[in-house]
Amino acid sequence: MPSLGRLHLITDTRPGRQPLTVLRAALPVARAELVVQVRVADDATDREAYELARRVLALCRPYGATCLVNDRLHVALAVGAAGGHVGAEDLPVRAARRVLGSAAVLGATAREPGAAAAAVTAGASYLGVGPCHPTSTKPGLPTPIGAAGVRAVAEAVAVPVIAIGGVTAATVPALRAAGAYGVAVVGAVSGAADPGRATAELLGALTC
Ligand SMILES: Cc1ncc(COP(=O)(O)OP(=O)(O)O)c(N)n1
Ligand SMILES: Cc1nc(C(=O)O)sc1CCOP(=O)(O)O
Ligand SMILES: [Mg+2]
Repeated sequence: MPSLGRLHLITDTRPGRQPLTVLRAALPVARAELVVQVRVADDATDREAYELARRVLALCRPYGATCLVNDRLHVALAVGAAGGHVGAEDLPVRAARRVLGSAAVLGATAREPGAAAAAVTAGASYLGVGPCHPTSTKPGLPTPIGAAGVRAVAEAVAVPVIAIGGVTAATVPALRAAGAYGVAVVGAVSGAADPGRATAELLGALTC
């Protein structure tokens, strides 16, 4: 399996956002270092998720970027994505692994070391760990765990830890120092005036 990209861009499908325009700006900058996670609203139809994932995958392919699908593993399989991401309200990690197969990339959300170790034992190939910082992108999240929370998880597992939640280029160095392999963002790229430049800034922070 090729090594996992360090910058995970999660599609921003909130009203008024343009996920494909943002992706077209980010891809030439981050290329194979980019992992694009197709994430749609809970009330989006499977058909909508499928159409977005199909288009994202087509954009990713020429750059060697990785496409994952959040929650809806049947959509991941249907479009031929590299894998998926699951959390506490989705299929259990072991079941998700069974669905996707042994070669797929499978991410799992983990907020503390015990759950992280269990997710890895069940078949997760990376962990999404957060929320690191306050964020308005997703409501209802628990209190941010900060870089210290990321460190606690990173010390407990041997798979890549992807820090998520309110991550910006300015906060990347502390997260990397805490053991994060990479970061996942929505707003830092989607909300930027220049998404290509924001991508370059995040990548610069991740690779220095
Ligand atoms: C990289 C990454 N980390 C965490 C999440 C959150 O997943 P989940 O807890 O299942 O919440 P939803 O995204 O499904 O609302 C993620 N998607 N990606
Ligand atoms: C989808 C998601 N899951 C999170 C978690 O902590 O589980 S935080 C989050 C939203 C991340 O968006 P932004 O980069 O704009 O803060
Ligand atoms: Mg989920």
